[in-house]
Amino acid sequence: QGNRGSSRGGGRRPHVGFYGNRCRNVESIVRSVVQSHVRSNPTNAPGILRMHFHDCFVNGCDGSVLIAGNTTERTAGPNRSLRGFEVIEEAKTRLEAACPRTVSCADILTLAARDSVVLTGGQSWAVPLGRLDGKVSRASDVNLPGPNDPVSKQKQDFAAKTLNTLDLVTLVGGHTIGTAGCGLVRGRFFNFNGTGQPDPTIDPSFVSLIQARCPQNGGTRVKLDSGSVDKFDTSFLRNVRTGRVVLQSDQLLWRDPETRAIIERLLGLRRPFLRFGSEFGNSMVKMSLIGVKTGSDGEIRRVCSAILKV
Ligand code: HEM
Ligand SMILES: [Ca+2]
Ligand SMILES: [Ca+2]
Repeated sequence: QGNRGSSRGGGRRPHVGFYGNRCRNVESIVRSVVQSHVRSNPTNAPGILRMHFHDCFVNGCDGSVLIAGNTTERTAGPNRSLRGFEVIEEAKTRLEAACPRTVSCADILTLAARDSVVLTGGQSWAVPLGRLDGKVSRASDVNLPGPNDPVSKQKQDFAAKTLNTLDLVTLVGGHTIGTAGCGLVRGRFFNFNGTGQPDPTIDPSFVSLIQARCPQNGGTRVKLDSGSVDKFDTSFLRNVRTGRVVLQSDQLLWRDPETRAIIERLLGLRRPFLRFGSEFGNSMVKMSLIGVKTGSDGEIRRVCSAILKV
């Protein structure tokens, strides 16, 4: 026990209750920090959920996205608009005081993502813990699905991470909270594929709404779910069905027969029905186990923004 390092999880798989007596209050500490930051700034909830996705899809759920530096993942295009780093860091500071060198930043981010969903009204789930923090973070490793990707590419990218098409549709349902930069959506609403016209699959009344929010020479960010940007519900999926979402990758999920059928099942329009609330937790647990490190390829950082010095 002199060296807790040997019991940091070498060879073990993450499981619910991993910290046990070694850090009794890990979940309540993370929850209270996330709660206070989401209350003071609600954009932290979507920010943290997206950060967890961007962590898991690049070198596994190992906190690699949290590392600061000139050439780390954080500097890559899709990560420049991430928010909530200070929330994870504050939880880490509190946990280092309560249980020194015990709780990984990868686990903190995973818990914080679950808490962000619950704080916005989503259904809770039990989070397997015991991930170690990774020791590399390179901008050049960042290769995430993009907002104009066809469904075939989205399916491929998720399959490459052991996630199936139900996981894809369910997890993209996370776009029920948060916003997107106007720069990523304007093209579709003013000049779709060089036609000089908006994408014809968009509901016309929604076209004018977004054109007003993201005019050609202005605007900042738009809601991913125009129905309830702060509420974790099925409103986003209903908006996919009616052609009222801003990202092309999201709208395309209604054109592909397989992903369309899953949306219908999640909305209770097609049997066998699926419940978005519980499916989201199931798929999040799967995503949170991608490429997890539990041996010598990992460590417990002291601060989440820096790899331990050797
Ligand atoms: C095909 C897969 C996906 C694509 C192409 C995609 C794309 C995007 C894009 C382009 C944005 C806007 C970013 C910005 O302008 O700042 C965004 C935001 C967001 N994404 Fe995704 N995403 C995908 C999957 C996911 C998954 C799996 C999750 C989590 C489960 C997720 C959660 C979020 C959240 C919460 C936001 C809002 C962030 C904020 O408000 O700060 N996305 N996504
Ligand atoms: Ca990672
Ligand atoms: Ca919503």
